[in-house]
Amino acid sequence: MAMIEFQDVQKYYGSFHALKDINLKIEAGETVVLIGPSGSGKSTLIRTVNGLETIQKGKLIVNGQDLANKKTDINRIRKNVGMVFQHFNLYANKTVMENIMLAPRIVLHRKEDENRKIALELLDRVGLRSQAEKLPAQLSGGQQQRIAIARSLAMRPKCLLFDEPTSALDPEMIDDVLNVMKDIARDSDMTMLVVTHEMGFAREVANRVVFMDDGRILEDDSSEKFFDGEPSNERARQFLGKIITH
Ligand SMILES: Nc1ncnc2c1ncn2[C@@H]1O[C@H](COP(=O)(O)OP(=O)(O)OP(=O)(O)O)[C@@H](O)[C@H]1O
Repeated sequence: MAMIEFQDVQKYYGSFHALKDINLKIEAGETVVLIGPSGSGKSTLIRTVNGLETIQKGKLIVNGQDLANKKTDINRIRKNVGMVFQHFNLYANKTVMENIMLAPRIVLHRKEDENRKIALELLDRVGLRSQAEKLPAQLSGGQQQRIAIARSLAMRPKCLLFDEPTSALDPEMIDDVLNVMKDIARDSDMTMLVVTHEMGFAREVANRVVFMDDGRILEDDSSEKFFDGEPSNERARQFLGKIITH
């Protein structure tokens, strides 16, 4: 079964039609990169997957449950579907360790010793064990984002959503974050849906590239076809040309 499946999904903000006829299937373990111009609906689409935005028509099945069904327990979905935001969203008054340990303690009732052990392993994985007792404000943006990724991983989700995780970072910090994401894409069976303008990342680790414009999906290719073959859609070709030359 697919991890995420959109079937003829429509999303409106009032009378504005933000997602149009979305059909998209993402299998468990796939890494899919979502690209497109500003305002095309990428954030809206990714935020529907964990219920941060509602849909008005169609079906959206995530980990076997339909988000369009009012009876679906959104908290059960969020246990399995983590999200990493552009602006990190760490708890400002909690240490790095507390940020990582909080949700597993409250939501999963993970025992304190095991919770600590897992948090420290994750800090090793993102290269920040020495920062365990710091507060977020004492870290750089790139470090904070790596902590936000570790915090999501601590829930052992099946799926991780990334909404422009590097676009608020200074250029010299981007690679550290992308390397952590590449490591997850390669070394785990996690499903990843990533909104990003980082085409190097897309080319290296994405299984598929999905291009959106004006609320629609115009192209959905393997990353080989997208980068080496060239997309069939004219607007996708133009967009690719622009971001690769800039
Ligand atoms: N809460 C909202 N209310 C009304 N309109 C919204 C809301 N959120 C987004 N929109 C509109 O929906 C469209 C899609 O926005 P969205 O943020 O999904 O685009 P995006 O592709 O992620 O853009 P960007 O790359 O600039 O983040 C835009 O026209 C935006 O103005």
